[in-house]
Amino acid sequence: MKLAVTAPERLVVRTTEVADPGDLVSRLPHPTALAWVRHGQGIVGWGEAARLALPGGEDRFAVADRWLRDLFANADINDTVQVPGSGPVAFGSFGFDPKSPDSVLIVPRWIVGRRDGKAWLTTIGDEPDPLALVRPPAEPTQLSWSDGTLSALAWEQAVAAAVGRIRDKRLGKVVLARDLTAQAGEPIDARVLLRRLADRFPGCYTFSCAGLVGATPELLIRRTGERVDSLVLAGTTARGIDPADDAERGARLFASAKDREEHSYAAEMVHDALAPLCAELSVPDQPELLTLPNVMHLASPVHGRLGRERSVLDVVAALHPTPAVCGTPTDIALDLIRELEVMDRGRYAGPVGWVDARGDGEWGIALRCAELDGTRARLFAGCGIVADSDPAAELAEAQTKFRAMQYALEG
Ligand SMILES: C=C(O[C@@H]1C=C(C(=O)O)C=C[C@H]1O)C(=O)O
Repeated sequence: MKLAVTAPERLVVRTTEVADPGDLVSRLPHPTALAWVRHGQGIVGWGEAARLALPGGEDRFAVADRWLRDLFANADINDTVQVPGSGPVAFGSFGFDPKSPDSVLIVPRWIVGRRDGKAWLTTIGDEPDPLALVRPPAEPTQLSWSDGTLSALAWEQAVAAAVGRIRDKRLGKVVLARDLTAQAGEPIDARVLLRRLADRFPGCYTFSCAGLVGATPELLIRRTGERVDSLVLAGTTARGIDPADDAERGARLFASAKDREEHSYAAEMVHDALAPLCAELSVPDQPELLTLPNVMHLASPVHGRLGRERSVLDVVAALHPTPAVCGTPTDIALDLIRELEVMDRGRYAGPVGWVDARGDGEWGIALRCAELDGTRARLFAGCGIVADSDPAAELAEAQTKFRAMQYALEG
């Protein structure tokens, strides 16, 4: 595997407690923002002390984990805060498909964090913070939208083809996604999107890493010492127009055999992937409802205790890709995704998050997100397909999921 690495020096890392920094997103000085924020807590970073670009591969998580362990083991670290996320941290996002060449880890030079009433600043190296580079965020202007790889009609046909394969018993579930393109007049500033997403979806993980920006409700894995937590999502309905409609939709989702089937594939696989790694593990017998501003999901909160020391990236490797974003069986679903979506998902639906020198970290599944490239944004949304799926309903569900990022871009 050919790696592209920038880590010019031995990292000299200093973390000190600071007065409450206020809103974390507002601390980001320029558009190349790194962020992981939920309910005002989390970490934001800027500058680059080290970067690892991976060309893909089944072993991309293990390679990243090893590189980072070496980098942090050789670092000179003085961390007086000692909480998950203090000290040196790598933000990362991985390609969904092992064939995708897009995975990246970035260790920022400056990090501001907040957790449980404590706030801290981490600096790497003694370069002065380039205050001269502070750029006020500018909203996207002159937005125009176009279909991505497949038109709405072609995507519905792909869903119908998937339903056919499922009814032929070739697989149980597949998640199919599509993309949409937004073109702006000026380069898109990630911070504006982060601001809008964090305000509108405070319960989601608002993230930004090397141009991938979004607010995901799905926690792939959080590792805090020996404790691990995950939130499995699958099964979706749009929010209602009033509380009565909302309650009715929620009840219908909860009772829907199709959505319960979609959900159980994902919850069972997460259980099976974590069980060998955990001394204790709890997965609820039935899901609960998670209500977001635009959609409701069936959700299974999973908790466990690791049987032996493992970094969060090690656990990510065991979990990705779950049937929440791929399908069952995994390899057949992955092949069908390649065949029917006819696009590279890039880092959409891959793990996104952060890991620190203790191996603690939080990784979500990169959903409700866009890949920014200068003046363009590529948005993604997908839906779990099972034997009873209806292509038109799935298209409507994907449109609803796109709305989070459309709002982030349009305001
Ligand atoms: C694939 C996406 O979401 C996933 C698919 C869901 C579903 O099919 O019901 C629900 C939550 C996510 O696990 C997406 O948002 O793009």
